[in-house]
Amino acid sequence: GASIRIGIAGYGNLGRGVQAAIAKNPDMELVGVYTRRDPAALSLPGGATAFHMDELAQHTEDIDVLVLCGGSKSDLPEQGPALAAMFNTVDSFDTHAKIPEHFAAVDAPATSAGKTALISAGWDPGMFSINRVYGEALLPDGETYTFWGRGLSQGHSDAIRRVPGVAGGVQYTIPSTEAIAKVRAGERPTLSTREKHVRECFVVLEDGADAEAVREAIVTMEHYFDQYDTTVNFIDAATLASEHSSMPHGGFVFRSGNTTDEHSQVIEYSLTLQSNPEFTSSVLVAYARAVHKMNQAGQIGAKTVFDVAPGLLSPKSPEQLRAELL
Ligand SMILES: NC(=O)C1=CN([C@@H]2O[C@H](COP(=O)(O)OP(=O)(O)OC[C@H]3O[C@@H](n4cnc5c(N)ncnc54)[C@H](OP(=O)(O)O)[C@@H]3O)[C@@H](O)[C@H]2O)C=CC1
Ligand SMILES: N[C@@H](C[C@H]1CC(C(=O)O)=NO1)C(=O)O
Repeated sequence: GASIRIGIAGYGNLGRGVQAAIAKNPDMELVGVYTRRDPAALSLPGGATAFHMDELAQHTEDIDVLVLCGGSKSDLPEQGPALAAMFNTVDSFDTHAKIPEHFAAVDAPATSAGKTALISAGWDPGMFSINRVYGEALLPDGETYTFWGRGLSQGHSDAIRRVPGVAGGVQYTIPSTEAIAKVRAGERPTLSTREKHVRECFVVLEDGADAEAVREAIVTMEHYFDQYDTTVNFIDAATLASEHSSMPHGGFVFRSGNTTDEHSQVIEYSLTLQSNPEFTSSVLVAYARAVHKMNQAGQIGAKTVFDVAPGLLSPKSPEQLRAELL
């Protein structure tokens, strides 16, 4: 059938990743990239067209699904509700504590407009969330563990870049290898947030910025850093560009439970990512396919990955799936 027409709202790591992911999905086409900056300032590969974000209102009939690639700290809370009033959307909102709030804020405009708005797709939240639900549902008597990294968290990197006085920066998440070893050994340790990961930031200051004020703003930041032991290293822009431009990540979700007193069972889902943004964008694009189908079926309002039947992610028909993959 006709291609699914995708728009990209926000051109950063995820925006570039969605562009690459569309090229890997023959049933999709890129209509345009929409940015709050000057479109002419964007160098888009592959002949894609850049528009200013304000032009989206004139393109509601040209886009089947708009993928929101803004940052969770400041962009998506505003862009999500505004754009769900005009488009079917997919976002990667990952401020876990605020997901119920974001869901409600997006649900109202999407429902009024008859649109479908999938929030918090990606890998965590996203694929890891699905595996946490599987684990608890399949092994009710057990414990769930999530570990990330060592790798670059885009959400935490976005968050530190929003701190006044910060010109650029990245954040690496480092898991406790001791905690991982215990969980892998089938122990079920009780681990506090602080015992599972530490966070390491590399920050480039704006001229004249107060380093100690920036450090304090980062390490005390609610929902992102306040529950972790966090270090902040100040570097120059050249070092950031040369030593911190690749964005590997990964991790695993672990469910360790008992089906009887005699038998323990273990579920493990793991990711090893050379590029966090490219993988996350591949997930967003697969969910864009599902959102397009869900809207055509009249399933409107806000949704999460828990609401999406797995078959909808596939370009294959239900008949093909039954014949090939069941
Ligand atoms: N659920 C999950 O598993 C995951 C979720 N995420 C989420 O994705 C969000 C976006 O991540 P990421 O793409 O890395 O964020 P970026 O910082 O790369 O981009 C965020 C926004 O900033 C603007 N921007 C990008 N580059 C520049 C620049 N050079 N100068 C000025 N503005 C710029 C863009 O908006 P504009 O073009 O309008 O200027 C862009 O949409 C994260 O905040 C995180 O919350 C990320 C990974 C996994
Ligand atoms: N949403 C995360 C994806 C994973 C990575 C992560 C972390 O390192 O804290 N938490 O969830 C991201 O922005 O990279």
